[in-house]
This record gives sequence, structure tokens and C-alpha cells, in this order.
Amino acid sequence: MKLSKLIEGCKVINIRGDKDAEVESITSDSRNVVKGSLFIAVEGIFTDGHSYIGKAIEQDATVVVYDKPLIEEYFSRVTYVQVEESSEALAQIASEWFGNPSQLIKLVGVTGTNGKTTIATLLYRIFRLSGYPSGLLSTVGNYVNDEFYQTTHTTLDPISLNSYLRKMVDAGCEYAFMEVSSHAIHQKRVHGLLFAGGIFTNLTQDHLDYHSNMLEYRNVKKSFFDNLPKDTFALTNSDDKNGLVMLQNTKAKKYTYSLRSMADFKARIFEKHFDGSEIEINGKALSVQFVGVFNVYNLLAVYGASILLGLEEEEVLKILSVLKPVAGRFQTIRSPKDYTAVVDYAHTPDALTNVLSSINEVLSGNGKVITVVGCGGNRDKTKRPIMAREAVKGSDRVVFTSDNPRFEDPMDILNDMLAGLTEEEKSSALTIADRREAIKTACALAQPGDVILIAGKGHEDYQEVKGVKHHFDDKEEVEKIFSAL
Ligand SMILES: CC(=O)N[C@H]1[C@@H](OP(=O)(O)OP(=O)(O)OC[C@H]2O[C@@H](n3ccc(=O)[nH]c3=O)[C@H](O)[C@@H]2O)O[C@H](CO)[C@@H](O)[C@@H]1O[C@H](C)C(=O)N[C@@H](C)C(=O)N[C@H](CCC(=O)O)C(=O)O
Ligand SMILES: Nc1ncnc2c1ncn2[C@@H]1O[C@H](COP(=O)(O)OP(=O)(O)OP(=O)(O)O)[C@@H](O)[C@H]1O
Ligand SMILES: N[C@H](CCC[C@H](N)C(=O)O)C(=O)O
Ligand SMILES: [Mg+2]
Repeated sequence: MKLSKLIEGCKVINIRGDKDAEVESITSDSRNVVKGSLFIAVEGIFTDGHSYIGKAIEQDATVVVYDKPLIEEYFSRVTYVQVEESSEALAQIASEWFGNPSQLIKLVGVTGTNGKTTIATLLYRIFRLSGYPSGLLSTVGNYVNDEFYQTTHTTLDPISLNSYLRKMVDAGCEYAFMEVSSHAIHQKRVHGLLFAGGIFTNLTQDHLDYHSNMLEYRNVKKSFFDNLPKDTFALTNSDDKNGLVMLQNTKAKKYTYSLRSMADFKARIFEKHFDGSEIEINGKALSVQFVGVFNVYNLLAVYGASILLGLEEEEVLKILSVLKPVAGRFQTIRSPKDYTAVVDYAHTPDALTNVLSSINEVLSGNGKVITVVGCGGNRDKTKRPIMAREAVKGSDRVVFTSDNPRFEDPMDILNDMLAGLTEEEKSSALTIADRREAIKTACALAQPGDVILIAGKGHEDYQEVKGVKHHFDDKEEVEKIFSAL
């Protein structure tokens, strides 16, 4: 593709060299540069892509795109494009390279601290069950119709993202549902995509290792809605204290969902049990296979977005009643000894509080709650003591363990967690860094009627230690223990 076409949507400051140079491939990683590549230098968290411009040219890059003054010498065989902001240019160029696929599909983005995977996945399932070719980009994996692809991120980098959207368009998909993480908004991974609508779930503490404070975290999320164009929808949870803030400056049509007050989409809960709940959405009663008030919020967002995208109310309600939980989100496994394990991806204080209160509500005192929980390494440290406190508050017994320690010492993470407890709480909690042993111990403590919550890793089938992912699957561990009972 010609360079002039590729950079049509970019804010170019200066071009030096042939603006019609033929580009054979695009990348922001010098390690992937081949002859004819366009290399975009982006400043990152660990390093700055600008330091690799020389290396990219050595590897025969034809075009270099950058946003900081260059100190390197200029080569006549290379075209140099200075742009206002490289991260935005990367997203624009990626979109152009793949033929602007977001303009050829109805793309819906879901953002918020918790619930994104659940909502995006259920929307994808509803549209598939309604007969529409559709795609999904989520933490658990990506789908192009029924074809599954592994993933590495909640929201992929712009090149991978646009390549998936292209695959979807080529496969005839009419709808695409994707999670939009705050990292992605901040790093402009979704810049330039045309969304048909955006959904906000909630905002509670997470990622304070990345965002300097909650206000900045909120404003990053809000900027996603600020950028939605007219003729799209912005659907928000008006029960969340930041729900309406998200819509303050959007040009999109505004819609709300709520369990507590007047809203476009409303729900009530009548009964809660381990296999599901009896609820009402906009006055129509239905049984769903989801547990917890938080999941009713998720279902309401899913219902609202389905209606806004044009599906029939009756049809959506019918499908909602047959949908099953998403992998690793409140997945229940019954033991032959009549106690239950719940594998759940709660890895934030709010998620843990919600899951524990849902379990306690369903149990209503008939059985004990034993929680196995840890916190991820190289992530928000301030959530550790809070999660430990929430675990102790909502459980009868707690076994603190490792999550993904990444590059931290598991014992340091555990000590950060334990710092949230009183001396008495500390002495009654168990600390077993080996997650397999921790799960075994929790199961050994359980009596008929009890519930073991295994929190934090949900669908993950690995444990990441010092840059290496070792196979580990909470559900598999529980099933092994239960089958030996
Ligand atoms: C903190 C963070 O978000 N980092 C992301 C970021 O990497 P980075 O800024 O650290 O990149 P860097 O290593 O500093 O490199 C800067 C630039 O130099 C380039 N480079 C680097 C080395 C080299 O030899 N040559 C070269 O050209 C790199 O390709 C890059 O363009 O940009 C990369 C490319 O898009 C991402 O893969 C990477 O995700 C890392 C692996 C990550 O763990 N991210 C997590 C925190 C994340 O994004 N999570 C959210 C979900 C959060 C949630 O919802 O809970 C997600 O959307 O997945
Ligand atoms: N609406 C909600 N409100 C609060 N907690 C929720 C909600 N939905 C799900 N959770 C909790 O958060 C966990 C993660 O849910 P989900 O994977 O849907 O969120 P996510 O936003 O995609 O998370 P991530 O940021 O890791 O991608 C669930 O396992 C559950 O414990
Ligand atoms: N998307 C989240 C997932 C956290 C999952 C938890 N198991 C952990 O490793 O901290 C993150 O990258 O922060
Ligand atoms: Mg997710």
C-alpha cells in the first residue's frame, strides 16, 4: 500500500522523502521489521520505540513514523514521517492498513472495572444464537463467528485489533463485541475505531499502579464516551456513582440501566439460589442461570444493548434465560460430599466483596464460606490489604495464596495482603503460597453445605512466575480433588 494512503488519517507535521513509498508491512516493534516495513516509534512504559529507529533502518525499513525530534542521520532510501502523536498514528495506520474494518461492522465497546468480559461475551452469544454472524474480542479469547483464537490482552494492540476486525468483516460478521480496558484507552489502542455504541459497567479501585489516582482512571474511561460520535449509543449503569459522569460530554445518544431508580432498562430480583435467580427486566419475569446482584447488572446491560442494536424484546428475554455463565465467572462445581466450589475471576476489592456477598446471600447462614485468594504480582499493590480484609469479612475461613506472582516474591505479595488484617485475623487465617496446596486445604476443611470460593484466576489456565506461564487451572484442580473423594 502507498504511504500517502496509509497516513491519510494521521496528523502529520513533516515528511522527508518519498511520500508515495510502497509499504509492505507495518509494525511498532523493531524486532518485526523486514524489508519494506513501515516502523512506528512509540514511547512505552519500559522503553522508547524511538531508540530502535536505527535498528529498524538497519533491517531495511522503508518508512519511519515518529513524534520526537530525531537525532539519527537521515538516509535517502527511507521516508521519515513526523506526526503529532505516534500512538494515535499507529492506530490510524493500522486501521487504514486493514481497510478500516470498524466502519464495516457494528462494533460495541464495553468498559468499566468489572463485568466487561461477562457483558461482551453474553452479547456475542445472544447475537450468535439469534443467527447473526458476529465476533468477540475479550480477556478469555477472541471469536470470529465460531472460530476461537487465543489472546494475550483484554484489549489488543491496534495492529492485532484491526486484523481481527478485518477477519470478522471477511467472514461476513455484522456485529463485533469488544472489551475496552483503561490501559487500551490511555495507550490509544482503540483510537480511530468507529463504535456503534459503548457500555459502562462500574468504576472501583484497580490499576493504581498504572493510573496515578482514581480521578485519572475515571477520566480515562470517560474519554472513551467523549469520543463516541453522534448516531451511536452510550449505555451506562446509573446506579454507579460515576455512571452519569461518563455521559457528561458524549455526543452519543444516552441510555441508562438501573436496579434502583428510573432508567431506560430496569430490573428487579425476586429470588436468589445457587443455580440462578428469578428476576424481572422492564416488567417481564424470567429465570436466569446467573448468581449475584452484580450479574443482574451485567444482564441488564446486555439486554439494553441488544434492544438498542435492534433485537426484539421477547427474543432477547428468551435467550437470556438459557445463557450460561462465562468461563471462570461464578462457575460452580459440586462435590460428591455435598459442598460446592465456586471458581471466580474476582481480582479487585469490589469484585471480591460482590462475589462473597452473593454467596452469603444464597447460603443465608446454612453453611460456611471458605475462601482461597491471592493477588497478582506487578499490579496495583494498594488493592492487596483491601482484598485481604474483604476476604476475611465475607468468609468463615480464608486461605491466602499466590495468584500470578509475575516478577515479585509471592511471600512479599502475601505480606502486603496480611498487612490489611488485625493480629487476631492474621492468626486465624491460613497462608499457603502453593496454590495447589491451598485449594486442597480449603477442600479438606469443607463440610456438607459449605462453599469454597477460589478467587482471582477464573478462566486462566496458567500461573505466571518470573515471565514463564506454567499450566495451572483452578477448575481442573478442584475437579481432580472432587473426583478422588
Ligand atoms: C503496561 C502496558 O500496558 N504495557 C503494554 C505496552 O507496552 P510498553 O509500553 O511497556 O512497551 P515497551 O516495552 O516500553 O516498548 C515501547 C515500544 O518500543 C518497541 N520496542 C521495544 C523493544 C525493542 O527491541 N524494539 C521495539 O521496537 C515496542 O514494540 C513498543 O512499541 O504496549 C504493548 C503493545 O501494545 C503491550 O503488549 C504492553 O502490555 C503489557 C504486556 C501488559 O501486561 N499490559 C497489561 C497491564 C494490560 O494492558 N492490561 C489490560 C487489561 C487490564 C484489565 O482490564 O484488568 C489489557 O488490555 O490487556
Ligand atoms: N457488574 C459487576 N460488578 C462488580 N463485579 C463484577 C461485575 N461483573 C463481574 N464481576 C466480578 O468481577 C470478576 C471479573 O468479571 P469480568 O471478567 O466480566 O470483568 P472484566 O471487567 O472483564 O475484568 P478484566 O478487567 O480482568 O478484563 C467476576 O469474576 C466477578 O467476580
Ligand atoms: N486484566 C487483569 C487481570 C488480573 C488477573 C489476576 N489473576 C492477576 O494476575 O492479577 C490484569 O492484568 O491486571
Ligand atoms: Mg475482561
